[in-house]
Amino acid sequence: MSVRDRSEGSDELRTGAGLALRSSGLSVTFDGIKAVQDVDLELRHREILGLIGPNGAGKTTLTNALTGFAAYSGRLSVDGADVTGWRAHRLARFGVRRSFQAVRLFHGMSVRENVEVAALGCGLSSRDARAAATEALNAFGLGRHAASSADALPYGDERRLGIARAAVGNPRYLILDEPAAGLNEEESDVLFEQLDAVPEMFGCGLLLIEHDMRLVMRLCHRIHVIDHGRTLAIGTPEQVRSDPAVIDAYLGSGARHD
Ligand SMILES: Nc1ncnc2c1ncn2[C@@H]1O[C@H](COP(=O)(O)OP(=O)(O)OP(=O)(O)O)[C@@H](O)[C@H]1O
Repeated sequence: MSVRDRSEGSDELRTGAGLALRSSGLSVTFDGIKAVQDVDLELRHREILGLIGPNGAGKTTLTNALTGFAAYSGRLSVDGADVTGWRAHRLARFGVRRSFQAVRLFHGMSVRENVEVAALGCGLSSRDARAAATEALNAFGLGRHAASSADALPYGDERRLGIARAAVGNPRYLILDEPAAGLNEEESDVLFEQLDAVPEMFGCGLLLIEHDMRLVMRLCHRIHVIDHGRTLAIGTPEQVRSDPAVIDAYLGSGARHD
């Protein structure tokens, strides 16, 4: 599917119109320094939104706030419900899930158990957790490793397991922090296919924080750019990649285009 097809798309994106994870005027301050300032972000139902910007722009801090891992000012809503101030565990049960830059696995457990534990943590019964784990493992090509020890996984599969753990059990919104970090081009292509299928397969919106512009530009319907904690641009991949301010702040230098 071309970028144009995606960005102008269509019935699929209009399905569930109005449903979104939304921040308004969201700010995070560390010791008097504003790491995130007045960000209005909208992650729509079943869209793939890219969140990009230079190192230190505030992407992870914003993600931490959106998922209840960081204190913030401003408002946060999910599908119209005000969830401002909710902590991570409550938001996860409500369907706002995330992965981390550094994969946090339960060592000494199997690949399947790692995903099942995450599903149980989101409130699923053990029977539902098992079924949901199977679905999530298959979605990320890990079904054949289900019984293996998580400690024995190669790096690329370890990263996919981190994503499967975040995606298990009907997320409304899934936020992935640099899922392609450290992957080679071939692994990144496999991940592309798997992430592309996520909104349809899991019925959720996907927020992708990623420095791999090849992946971001191909995968995302829209892109939100931040710099120095503030929104710099929001638009389709075509609009963003030709925006002089974005080129100046990021695409011309720090982004990976390989
Ligand atoms: N716990 C913290 N205490 C103090 N300052 C912090 C803390 N976490 C982040 N910061 C600062 O907030 C700013 C935003 O950092 P953040 O990690 O969110 O950026 P980022 O866009 O995710 O960067 P990267 O692309 O390198 O992951 C940086 O100036 C960083 O030094």
